[in-house]
Amino acid sequence: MLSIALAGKPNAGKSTFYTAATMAEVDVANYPFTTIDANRGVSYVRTDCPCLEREERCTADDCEDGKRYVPIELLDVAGLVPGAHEGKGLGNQFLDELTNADVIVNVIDASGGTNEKGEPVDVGSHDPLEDIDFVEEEMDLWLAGIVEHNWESVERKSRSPEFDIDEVLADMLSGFGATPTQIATVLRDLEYPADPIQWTDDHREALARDVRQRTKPIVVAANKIDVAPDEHVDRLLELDKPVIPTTAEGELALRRAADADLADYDPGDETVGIGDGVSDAQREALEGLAERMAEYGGTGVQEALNYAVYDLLEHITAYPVEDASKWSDGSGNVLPDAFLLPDGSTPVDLAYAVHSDIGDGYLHAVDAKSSREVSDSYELEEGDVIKIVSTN
Ligand SMILES: Nc1nc2c(ncn2[C@@H]2O[C@H](COP(=O)(O)OP(=O)(O)OP(=O)(O)O)[C@@H](O)[C@H]2O)c(=O)[nH]1
Repeated sequence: MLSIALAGKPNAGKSTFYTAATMAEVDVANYPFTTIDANRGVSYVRTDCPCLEREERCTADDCEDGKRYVPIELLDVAGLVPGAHEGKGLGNQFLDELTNADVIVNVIDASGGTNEKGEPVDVGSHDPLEDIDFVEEEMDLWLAGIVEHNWESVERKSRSPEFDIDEVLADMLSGFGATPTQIATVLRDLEYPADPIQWTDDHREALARDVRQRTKPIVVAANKIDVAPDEHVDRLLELDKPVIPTTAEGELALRRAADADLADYDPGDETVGIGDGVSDAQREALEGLAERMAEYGGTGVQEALNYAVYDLLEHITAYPVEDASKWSDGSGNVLPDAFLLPDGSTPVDLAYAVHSDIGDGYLHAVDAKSSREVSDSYELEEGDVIKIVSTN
């Protein structure tokens, strides 16, 4: 399963974001380091279900009237403070946890109501722009430290006649979630001496930065937009980086209201329907939220997760079926499964995602929408419904 980590300063709203996105209870409090252990939960990205193209909606558990929720793993990593790579705050433990993620949502307090260490200050008094780069810098410096720490061993290995720098570096960085192909691409674009003994700190830092950028793309969730001064949000949105305005607290309130049948809301909706049974105070709170949502097109929580998976990681959703005309599995369940695959994946990749036996026995595939056989090199598109014919 794809893994998204929530990173950022203490008190930016990561736990609230996590609780809302997974609807699991964790400690939420307004003091630094509420989150002590990495929390791991299941959340979802939202997409249009192919059943919208048919007369009847499907009955898959993860489909809500054509709104399809595809599972991903969400990690709530405890707050990072500047200097974490040197062990400040809760330090390296959390940087370690970030390595398990495919993509990172950097939650910042766009209201400027927490200082650089995550301590509460007057709203607007801290510049949230300062909180954006430091997560990247902390990761880069931390990884550069690991590279440096291991360099002696790289130098030692370089004395062997079979020494291959790509291989040795790929091995060293695999713990960071970097694949050999990614390392090879990074090395191709970097200028560096062939002999590891001639590498300088600058070379190692450049390697760390490029590997981090390639393996841990980041989207910023500019959180607390419900209280953030417009001027802060506008400046954040002008940056040349992906920034999504969010209100994690708003999302949590909406999900709880929907759970209690007080509101009509599905994650990622741009509007909320307010139920009859609400109190005046609840109505006022929900109406206030609805106003913010109208301004930003929703609470942004679902949008941030979607951006991470569909835009940064460039994945698509494909739906394997056994019956190409009914779009169902062998038991008649319509569109029972959805798989997230990297853009450019083929039907064979989908077969392997379903099961390695199905992949091994792959014969051909049929596009269930057109009922035509597709070639083995066909690149799957978002929402494709595919029947795989396999010997297994
Ligand atoms: N106004 C507003 N407050 C929020 C929002 N999201 C979170 N908060 C508040 O911000 C404070 C900190 O939230 P947490 O979710 O505990 O922050 P955290 O980043 O997980 O903090 P650590 O666990 O210390 O790393 C709490 O008082 C939340 O209620 C939001 O969208 N708007």
